[in-house]
Amino acid sequence: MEQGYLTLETGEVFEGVLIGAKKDSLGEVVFNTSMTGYQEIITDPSYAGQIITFCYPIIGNYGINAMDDESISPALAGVVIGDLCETPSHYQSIQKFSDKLAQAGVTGIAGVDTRLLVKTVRSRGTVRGYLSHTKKEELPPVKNTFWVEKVSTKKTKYFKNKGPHVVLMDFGYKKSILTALLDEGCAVTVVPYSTPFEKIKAIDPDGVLFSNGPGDPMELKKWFPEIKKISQHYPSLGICLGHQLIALAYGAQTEKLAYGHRGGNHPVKELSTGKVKITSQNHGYVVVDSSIDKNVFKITYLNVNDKSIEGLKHKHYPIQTVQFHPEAHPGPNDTVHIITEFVTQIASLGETRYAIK
Ligand SMILES: NC(=O)CC[C@H](N)C(=O)O
Repeated sequence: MEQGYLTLETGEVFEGVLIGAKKDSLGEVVFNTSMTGYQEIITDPSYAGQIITFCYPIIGNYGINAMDDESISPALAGVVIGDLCETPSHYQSIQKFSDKLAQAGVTGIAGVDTRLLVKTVRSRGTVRGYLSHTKKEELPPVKNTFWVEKVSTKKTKYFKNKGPHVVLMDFGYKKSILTALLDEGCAVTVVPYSTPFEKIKAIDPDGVLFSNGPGDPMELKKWFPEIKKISQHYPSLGICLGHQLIALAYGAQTEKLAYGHRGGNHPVKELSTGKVKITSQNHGYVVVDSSIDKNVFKITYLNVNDKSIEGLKHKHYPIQTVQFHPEAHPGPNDTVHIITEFVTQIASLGETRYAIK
């Protein structure tokens, strides 16, 4: 076992042993509070460029299975864990967690005091970190990477089905979003993030789903006019990055949270019923409440912990957006009805949607 270090840009150094790919790695250090679901988390494309710290102390105990990857390959910069389990026990396990990291070329560090690291990130805010076999005096600068471009599909993909036809705008979608649509009976066309309105028009879908994805939503500024046009012509659902992009396209602003919301137990209040739902979340940016034009959007969900915006509904167009992940994976299914309702809505809109065009 090789000794390894995580050096933060703020100077703190955390010690452990290197696991996975034995190469140096630079990324934004974030933490996830989920108790299970490490396989879905490391394969969620929204983590591209980030080093995830798992708050839950034991990772790897039920191994890696053949079904739960959320993308073809992990895009994250690294993982930090407390206790690594190298003897997984689960009837569906096909691989060890550390072998999955090695295979995907992802560096990890185990045996770290993750409680102290999370406390440090909570007090410092999200910081850059460097994983290496040596301590670093100074961190190299972060390369400006446009992560959405890296994780989005290059080609359009079509999934045949008998129900309404949904275009999935791929900013780095999680497989579970596609699966949720297919399970609802939808035919799905996955398109690259940069697909303009005219091309969507040629596909002629019944609805459009704007996916989750990595990075700062403002990096997609150039596409805001197209996003707005698409959402004005097709019933739309925005999830996480998709929610932020639709809000931005209509003139709202986003800002970075101190250390984000990442986990499977984030309470949000559904304002129409007063009920609290427990949600799966993974985001570092939020839509700024005061920047939302309340004549245009109704706020539908609020975060119970920090009162940040968790959902919007357009007052004139059939557009709904949520900051959390209704598709779960990992996490609770409390809000999966949002996807069902979107599909029911596009199925029932029928001819009326042509009036929107
Ligand atoms: N899961 C996501 O879509 C994340 C959205 C965005 N990259 C953020 O961190 O806020």
